[in-house]
Amino acid sequence: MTVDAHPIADLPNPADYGFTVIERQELPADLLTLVDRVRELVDAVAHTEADPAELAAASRTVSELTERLGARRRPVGAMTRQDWEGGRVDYNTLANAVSGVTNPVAPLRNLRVEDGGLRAETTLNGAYEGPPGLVHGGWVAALLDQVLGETSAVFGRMGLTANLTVDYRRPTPLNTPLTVVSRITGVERRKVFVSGEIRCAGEITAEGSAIMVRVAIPEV
Ligand SMILES: CCCCCCCC/C=C\CCCCCCCC(=O)SCCNC(=O)CCNC(=O)[C@H](O)C(C)(C)COP(=O)(O)OP(=O)(O)OC[C@H]1O[C@@H](n2cnc3c(N)ncnc32)[C@H](O)[C@@H]1OP(=O)(O)O
Repeated sequence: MTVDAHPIADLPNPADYGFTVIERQELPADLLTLVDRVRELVDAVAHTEADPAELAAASRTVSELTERLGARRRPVGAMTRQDWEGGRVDYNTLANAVSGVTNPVAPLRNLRVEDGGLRAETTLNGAYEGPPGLVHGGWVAALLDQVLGETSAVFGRMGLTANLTVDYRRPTPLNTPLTVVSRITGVERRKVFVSGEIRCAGEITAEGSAIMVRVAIPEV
């Protein structure tokens, strides 16, 4: 179900509202590689059994890196435009915790339009652990929240999550390919109703539905 496609011309440019907007192609490939390496680092740290001397050396190296990289920071709220199949466009924060391209924590990388909704594949490493070997329920909800929110933004209008309901049907395993899909199911005034699910090996592990409330963006 599509609410109203919005071509580029209709969509406010966050730059007009004082936000930094970075074109995707302006992001150095080395930054995207670093993001992947740091995601692996977080998992490695969470599970390391290295001896104390090695841990102390790693701490010094990481502190030094943090200082070097932090010396030049983008402002909080920096965004990038996302171009979707069919000419749809939206904006996402670069550091979005679930799908930001420069956030090492963000596990959703490859959202795309498919079957009238959005779809993505992801594998969550040990940094997302809740029960032994399983994805933390909060991260399951976060994946759904983001995909449902993006679906509302891409097929309708950008909105904020007013309500999110998650049914955990089966344990969602770590280190195993997952698929996340979502679609719009209805629109009522400012409310966009969206639903979706996470699948593992074809089986639904979690279902989510949300009400995204469209927010008015003032004219500048
Ligand atoms: C300058 C250009 C900028 C462009 C920038 C683009 C960036 C794009 C980025 C990314 C793409 C999207 C990705 C997002 C994915 C992640 C989503 C999140 O994490 S969002 C963060 C968490 N959510 C909040 O922080 C909301 C906090 N809540 C609020 O701010 C308000 O409560 C809000 C806006 C949701 C509603 O407040 P009201 O005052 O505007 O409107 P009222 O009148 O209360 O509600 C409107 C309708 O919604 C229903 N409603 C409201 N809350 C409800 C609820 N909890 N359950 C059910 N219905 C609810 C009401 O009953 C009403 O319905 P009736 O039209 O009368 O039928």
